[in-house]
Amino acid sequence: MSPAQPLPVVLVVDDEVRSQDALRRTLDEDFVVLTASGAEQARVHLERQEVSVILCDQRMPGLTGVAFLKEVRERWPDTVRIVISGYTDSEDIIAGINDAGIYQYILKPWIPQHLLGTVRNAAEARTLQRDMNRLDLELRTSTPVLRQRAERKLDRARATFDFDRIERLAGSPMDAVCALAERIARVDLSVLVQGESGTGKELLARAMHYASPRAAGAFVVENCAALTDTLLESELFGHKRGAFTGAFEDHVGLFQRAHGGTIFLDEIGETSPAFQLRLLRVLQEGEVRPVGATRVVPVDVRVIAATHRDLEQRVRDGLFREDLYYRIACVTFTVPPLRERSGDIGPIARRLLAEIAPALGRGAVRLGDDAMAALLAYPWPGNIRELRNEISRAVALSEGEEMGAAAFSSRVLRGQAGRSVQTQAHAQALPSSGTLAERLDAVEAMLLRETLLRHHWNKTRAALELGLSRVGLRGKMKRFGLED
Ligand SMILES: Nc1ncnc2c1ncn2[C@@H]1O[C@H](COP(=O)(O)OP(=O)(O)OP(=O)(O)O)[C@@H](O)[C@H]1O
Repeated sequence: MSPAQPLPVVLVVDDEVRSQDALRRTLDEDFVVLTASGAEQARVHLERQEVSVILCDQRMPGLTGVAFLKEVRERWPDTVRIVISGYTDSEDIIAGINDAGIYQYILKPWIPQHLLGTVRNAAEARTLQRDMNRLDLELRTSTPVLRQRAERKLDRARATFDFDRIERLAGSPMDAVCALAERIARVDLSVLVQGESGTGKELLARAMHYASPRAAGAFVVENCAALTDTLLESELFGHKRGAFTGAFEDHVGLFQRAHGGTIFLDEIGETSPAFQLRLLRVLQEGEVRPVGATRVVPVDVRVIAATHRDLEQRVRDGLFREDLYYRIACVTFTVPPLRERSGDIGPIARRLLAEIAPALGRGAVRLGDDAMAALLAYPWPGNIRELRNEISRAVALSEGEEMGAAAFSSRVLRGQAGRSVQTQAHAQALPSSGTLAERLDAVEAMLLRETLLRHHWNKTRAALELGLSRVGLRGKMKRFGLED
């Protein structure tokens, strides 16, 4: 398996704690997020560590975002600069955009998926730029042998996301999926990846791209559920200046950017029938027409689509076009949920620890036996994304080289207790003494506890199954001491 890469660091500069929190929540999973409430605090962070991307609010007391980013450009030129602003600030920003060398500006209110995509692209751009600068230097000063070495390094930079990045136990259900995906990667067919949220569909798609003959081309990602039809079309197919209000410049769509490479269309099952028809035409004709353009542009792109839905069922329900389904689903993979491949939990958790601990300034951290047991006992409804969040939280809260179960959230620990309590609950015989009312109470308490455990203490779902209102269920939980 390839060595773990530390997560890139993103610095959020905003004087409003609520905005800081919202940005942190959006970015937490892919980055180490630092926050600062103003320029002074931000400088301290920038002096102490390497920051990949800085996201700065335009309106801050004392200094505008653009003015501060100008300073960042001079002192920390490697950090990619993004400014976030309200619509009314656009003119100031445009005036200062060149001075501050701003990578992109994001208008409020921002859409989480969109913002995450922009920051991911910014971080990737920085890594590539650094690789390119280094390689460029080597190429310019090199002999043929050195040049070959540099080219090999470039290949390695592109292959960061190979199949080894997908941690799994040899022989696990995910291992079988990866083996097949690696073979199919080399054949230029469209692929549909199905699976619950957070199971690693995007990671699999990336690995397929880098294992394909298209590896030298771009891998671009769009989350189809995050945008309205109009925005989605403009993002994917591009637009001409003046095509609609706010289209101040020509915009190259993601299909064009992915020319020669792969486009990953996440949450394809959420698209509208009108959009599905437009996408079908693009795929059939191999060309896009940017919104407002008269000419079409030929594109050569492999599509890998993903969904958490049963897309065939959606076709049967008339919610997804059958012709589009067959276009995008030449090959279909289903990524199993983590609870169906508990053998993978250990390798994945160790990989995540190796990535997250150094990014948070910690040395090597290993999982204690009780911590491992807790991870194995929990059913992970949010899959690997939830596991990543749990490990980040535990690293931040714990100390020392060995992480114990106590570092985990009560939800995970309850999941662990859940199994043992559940077994006890099943092993428990019906009460053999007491009045009828007391015995009925004991049975009721057992049933409640067992149902809550099965639903991971989700009261809404447990109440639904038991035919109770949520308030009614809470009342009973209180009565039987089942309060969480
Ligand atoms: N096998 C694995 N080994 C290590 N990390 C993994 C693995 N699978 C997934 N991850 C990590 O888990 C997180 C979620 O993965 P990913 O975004 O690929 O899931 P997804 O199924 O595409 O989610 P969604 O449907 O919600 O977009 C990412 O941070 C990813 O790097």
